[in-house]
Amino acid sequence: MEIHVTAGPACLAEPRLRELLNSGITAVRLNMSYAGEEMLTSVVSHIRELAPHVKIGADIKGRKLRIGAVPFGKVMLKAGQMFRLAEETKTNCTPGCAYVSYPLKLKAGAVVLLDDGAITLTVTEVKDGELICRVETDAELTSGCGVNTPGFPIELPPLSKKDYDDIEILSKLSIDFVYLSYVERAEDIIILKETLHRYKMKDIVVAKVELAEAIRNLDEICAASDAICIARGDLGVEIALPQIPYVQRHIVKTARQFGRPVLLAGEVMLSLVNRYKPFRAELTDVITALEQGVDGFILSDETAIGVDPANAVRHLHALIQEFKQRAGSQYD
Ligand SMILES: Nc1ncnc2c1ncn2[C@@H]1O[C@H](COP(=O)(O)OP(=O)(O)O)[C@@H](O)[C@H]1O
Ligand SMILES: C=C(OP(=O)(O)O)C(=O)O
Repeated sequence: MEIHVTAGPACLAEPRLRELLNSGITAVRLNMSYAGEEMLTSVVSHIRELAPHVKIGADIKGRKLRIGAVPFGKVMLKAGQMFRLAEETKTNCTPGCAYVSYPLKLKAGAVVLLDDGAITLTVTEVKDGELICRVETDAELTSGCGVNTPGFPIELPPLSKKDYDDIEILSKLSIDFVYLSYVERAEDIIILKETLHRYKMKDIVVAKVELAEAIRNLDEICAASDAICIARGDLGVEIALPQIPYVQRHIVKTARQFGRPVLLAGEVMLSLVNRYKPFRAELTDVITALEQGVDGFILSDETAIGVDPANAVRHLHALIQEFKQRAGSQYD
């Protein structure tokens, strides 16, 4: 059974890193949106030295959109106020405006979700290439948060300039596999594999399924990739929340039909970001996923920014053990 953990400030320093690496994990996910070359080089060599059995995967952003820096790192938004989204190169950033490094081709009435859907903006007008938006609820906007435009496909190539730069950096390190965010179709995986080949890297790709388009193209994505990640965090912004349990079941079933390992990610034990014992509903969610046939889990914020990363893994590990022990018994 796979347990992947996302590296972040909560687990990179000793003794936390050593403890995490020995807590039963099988792989570490390095999120390229947060890692610079120097930091990556030192983290990879540290992991290799402490735990040669642990695999290392790099998560590249693909079509994921983020807003740029906002003044002082955060801006308080008030329901009803107007806020502008501008294409990066066009305007100077002010408290009432944020950059998106992509021309958002949206019309009045479209909804833009920021920060995994925590912030809802409604486009009221498109003026001089800027989206004039109404803020729907009070919220704090932080620099670099994710941008989703459900229902409006983002016409971007599968790999961004940053991804090509990141792959060049990764080619100098020993990385075991790559997770690709915002996959839409099989061709995205093929393009990434060709690029990894060019850099003489291992061409093992985990496709992150987080777009409605990816669910429509699931068969071809499963055929083209080496493993599937159900990225429920972003998926829950891209499709209606009540669909998530059903879509999860469909992805697990399809991945298994194609003989691909399937990993469940997104709020697996999110309560452990600031608690030491998981919510009871999280226990049931993990067991349900195991019963559906998942091959493993990816912890995100729990290990990247949580209070006790190794504790989160131990809780997950204990559930997996419980599941395995009960297989075939009266209470399985
Ligand atoms: N400071 C950090 N350093 C490294 N990884 C982080 C950091 N903060 C969050 N992460 C991890 O990176 C992933 C993406 O985080 P984030 O960008 O905040 O969410 P999203 O991409 O869904 O908008 C999460 O899995 C999170 O655990
Ligand atoms: C794993 C996910 O993606 P990320 O953590 O990269 O936002 C997710 O959306 O569940």
